[in-house]
Parts: sequence; C-alpha cells; structure tokens
Amino acid sequence: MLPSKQNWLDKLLNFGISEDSASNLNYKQVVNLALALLCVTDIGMMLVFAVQHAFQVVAFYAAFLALSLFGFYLHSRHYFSLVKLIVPLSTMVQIVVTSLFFFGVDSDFQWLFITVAAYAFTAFRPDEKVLRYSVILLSISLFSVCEVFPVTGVHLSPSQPGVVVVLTFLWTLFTLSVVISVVIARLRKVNDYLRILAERDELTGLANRRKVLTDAVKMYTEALFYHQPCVFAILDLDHFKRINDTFGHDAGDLVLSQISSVMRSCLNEEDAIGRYGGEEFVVIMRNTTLKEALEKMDQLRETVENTYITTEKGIVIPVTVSIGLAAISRHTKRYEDVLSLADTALYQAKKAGRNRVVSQPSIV
Ligand SMILES: Nc1nc2c(ncn2[C@@H]2O[C@H](COP(=O)(O)OP(=O)(O)OP(=O)(O)O)[C@@H](O)[C@H]2O)c(=O)[nH]1
Repeated sequence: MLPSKQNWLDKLLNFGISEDSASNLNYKQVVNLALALLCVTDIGMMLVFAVQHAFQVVAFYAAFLALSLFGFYLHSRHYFSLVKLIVPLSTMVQIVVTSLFFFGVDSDFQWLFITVAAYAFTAFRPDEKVLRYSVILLSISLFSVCEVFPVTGVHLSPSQPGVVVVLTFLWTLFTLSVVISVVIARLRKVNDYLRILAERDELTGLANRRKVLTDAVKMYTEALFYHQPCVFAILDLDHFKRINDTFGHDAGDLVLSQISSVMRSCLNEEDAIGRYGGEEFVVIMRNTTLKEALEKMDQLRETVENTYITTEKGIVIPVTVSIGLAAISRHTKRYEDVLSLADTALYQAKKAGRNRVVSQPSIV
C-alpha cells in the first residue's frame, strides 16, 4: 500500500530530525521543506534549459541540486545551523544568476526573493534576529541590483519572458502557500498537544478535574435535552492516608495510577472518568439508569477489591473503593446538585464501613 500524502510530508519534514531536537523542531522542518522545494526548482530548471540545449546552465543547476542534496545529508549529520544558512545563500545566488544572466530581469524572476524573505522569517528563531535580518537585507539588496541593471536574458526569446513571469508568480504563490500551510499545521498540532496536556492528570493519565467537570456540564445538558438517564458517581479510595503512611508516598502514587487504569477498564467508551482531586474520582455514565449504574459500579468496586498492587520491593497493597451515586432527575436543577447528591451518597458509603456503593436516592 502507498504511504498517505500526510505520511510522505511528515517523513520529508522530519528527515534527519532526532527526538532530542524537539525545541528546534519547527525550524528544522522549515529547512527540510526549503531544501525539498529547492531540489524541485533545480530539477525544473535543468529540464527547461536541457530543452534549449543550454547544457552549461543545466550543469549550473545540477551543481545546486547536488548542494541541496548535500544539505539533506548535512542535516542528517546534525549540522543544522550550517544547512540553515546554505539554503538562503544557495537560493539567492541562483536567483541573481538566473535573473541577470539566464532569463534577464524582464522575466521578473527576481521576485522569487520573496520566498527567501519568507524563509528568513520562518527558519530563524527570534534569538537569531541578526541572521534573519541579514538575509532579508541581502535579498532586498540583490533584488534592487536585479531591478537597477535591466539585463536582457540570453536564454529567452522575446516572447518567453511573459511565460517566466507567470511561472515565477505561480511558483512564489505555491511556495508561500506550502510554507503557510505547514506552519499552520504545526501550530495546530502544538495546540492539540497543549490542550491534551491541559486536560490530563499527569499521574493517572485520566482527565483532570477541569476536563471531567467540563464533561459533566456537557453530559448533563445532553441528558436533559434528549430526556436520557444519566448518573454521576464519586469514587474515593479507602484509607488512602494509611496507604501513604504505611508504604510511602511513591507507593501511594503507584496505587493511584494503577487503580485508575483498572477503573477505566471497567467502564464503557461512552463513560467519562476523571481525577476529581487527591484519591477521589468522578465518573459520568450517560444513557444509564441508576439501577444499571449501581450494578456497573459494584462490579468496578469488586474488581478494585480483587486487584493487589505490588510495589518494586514486592510489597502487596490491598485497595478498596467507596462509591456514591446520583442520577439526574427533575429535582436537580444544575449538574452541581447531582455531584452534591453523589457526594452525600459517598459519605454514607464511608460511614457504613467503606468498600461499598450507595446511591441517592437509595434503591434496594
Ligand atoms: N501518594 C499520593 N497521595 C496523595 C495524593 N493526593 C492526595 N494524597 C493523599 O491522600 C490522602 C487522603 O486522605 P484522607 O482525605 O484522610 O482520606 P483517606 O485516608 O482515604 O480516608 P477515607 O477517605 O475516609 O477512607 C492524604 O494523605 C493525601 O496526602 C497523590 O497524588 N499521591
């Protein structure tokens, strides 16, 4: 099967980039993209001039193609800073020589300097301002040289400059849109990653308090809107302080993370679970009656009771959980009311001896 377009693009953008270079990731990807675009341009130019039998010019572009490929090699050998400079310098030389000596400035080929400026803005970090603005200034100067010395191209017939103008415009447009779309795609990925970080509890991998409460509001509203049953549960590990005091805080962390996975595995995809705080969790079961939720939570309680957490030192820690349940009803005006009822039920479960499930209202 052929790899998807996204796969190809990702492979190209990440060529020669190792895990440890995450802080430079976007800049390195822009350099890879620029190298790839340079290769495509050089191959295109070689074809154009080969058709015109201008083989010295073909050799000129072949040399720059080799330089770009060497750039990929250097990149894979971690000479990133060098490659980052080779790209704009190689591009500028090619644009100047092509404008002044091959196509002539009538072709407006020199407008490709816009892509060098775009590169300078996206490939150099904010702390590399000197390099960034040097490249931009050099591009502007060379562009001005091309505009001031109106040399007629030696390789274009009188009608051809117009075609080159159109192609230059299209290639600039294409290059800029590729750079912009890559930058936007990267921003989106970073954004998604940050959102996941902001919504996840680091220790347990479950949703954190903010996320599970957002889910609670959403599921509460949906249940009211579609007239579906929905149950909230608060789960609290029993005597957790004792676990910490007896086996140490690290063992407590281990219990929290492993019991979280066990609890998640007892739920459906549709159910939401999150760490409410400390050793307390919230579960929201959509489209579930109180009776069904009681059964499900009792199974979960039993599974936790039968799970023995073993520490690195081989110490086995028994864990139990108490659970309070409450369903959305016409008496509940806000999701906080349901949570508060579930909390009351949890208190009753604790008071009645722990390791049990109690609902509000209770059903026998
Ligand atoms: N290891 C560890 N302990 C935590 C964490 N968050 C909270 N705790 C501890 O959890 C304990 C909760 O204790 P309590 O609120 O007294 O509850 P409990 O001992 O479970 O007693 P009951 O709930 O009445 O069964 C406290 O000792 C907290 O320090 C955490 O992230 N890691």
